[in-house]
Amino acid sequence: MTASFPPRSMLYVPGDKPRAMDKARTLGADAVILDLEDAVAPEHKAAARENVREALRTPWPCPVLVRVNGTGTPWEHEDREMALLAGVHGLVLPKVEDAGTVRDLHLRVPLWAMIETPAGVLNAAAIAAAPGVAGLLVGANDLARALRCRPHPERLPLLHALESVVLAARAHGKHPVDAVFNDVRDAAGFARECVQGRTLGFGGKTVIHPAQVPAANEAFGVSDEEAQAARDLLAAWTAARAEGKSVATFAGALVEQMHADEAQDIVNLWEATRPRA
Ligand SMILES: CC(C)(COP(=O)(O)OP(=O)(O)OC[C@H]1O[C@@H](n2cnc3c(N)ncnc32)[C@H](O)[C@@H]1OP(=O)(O)O)[C@@H](O)C(=O)NCCC(=O)NCCSC(=O)C[C@H](O)C(=O)O
Ligand SMILES: [Mg+2]
Repeated sequence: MTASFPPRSMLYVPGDKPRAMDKARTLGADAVILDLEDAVAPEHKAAARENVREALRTPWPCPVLVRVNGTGTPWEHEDREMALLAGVHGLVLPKVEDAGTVRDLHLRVPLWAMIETPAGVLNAAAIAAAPGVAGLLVGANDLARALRCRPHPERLPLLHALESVVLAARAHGKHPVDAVFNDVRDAAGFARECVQGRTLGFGGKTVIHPAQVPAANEAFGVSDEEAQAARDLLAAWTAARAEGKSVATFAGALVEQMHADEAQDIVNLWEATRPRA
């Protein structure tokens, strides 16, 4: 994963769907997660691993991660060995519940820990602090099942967990990535959940369908207008500082160094994610 910007969209692709893996190369996701875990039935695990090995032989237009089967499953070692030998950009570890699981792996690729159990949520800060962890991914399907909570349009039952993941990741300079949205035909619902996730502080969202990629990139990206407003704020701040002022106003609002830093982050993200000519 390039460190230049957080992944706005991370597309899960089941390892037992070679056609979907081919298509994933063309969809413009910031990252792809080739899945060997819950999207692949037990009887297809070995074939999926070979499909992923084959898919990793050719270059991808974006960082490619592999979600391996978890610790204690029959497939964990062969999955990790294949992925590491194939040269993935990172490993997605499912159902991580404590930092020891991550620390004991001593792997040389970035790890993206899935927080999708109550224990994982309670230990999210220690997991985020573990060396080698690049980000935390929320697994809302597994988490909701474990919590025995009910679906809610604003995800009220999950809000504490979502905010815990953002807090833990941000506290340790890691990327928090929001959960998937299951209804692949509900574009409006997906867009609403993206707005909620960005409002909570997530830097991006895991997605499960091609139609969700552009919407996630837009929701977690920076528009030309937002980038221009940020540049205008930076210009006003530079002028104020040149006059020796410690604070300024822009468009009627207070501007301090932190606001200028935030504006620079916005411009940097716009630069890093705008389509290349
Ligand atoms: C959800 C789906 C099963 C829907 O599949 P389908 O009905 O086939 O979709 P479409 O007919 O609309 O497909 C249109 C074309 O798009 C391709 N496609 C579909 N999904 C993907 C994908 N993820 N990546 C790439 N390409 C995709 C189809 O092949 C069609 O292509 P073509 O025939 O060439 O036109 C399906 O979307 C799917 O399987 N999604 C991924 C599911 C998945 O990965 N699940 C695991 C992650 S979710 C999870 O568990 C997270 C966490 O652990 C938790 O606990 O919450
Ligand atoms: Mg899960």
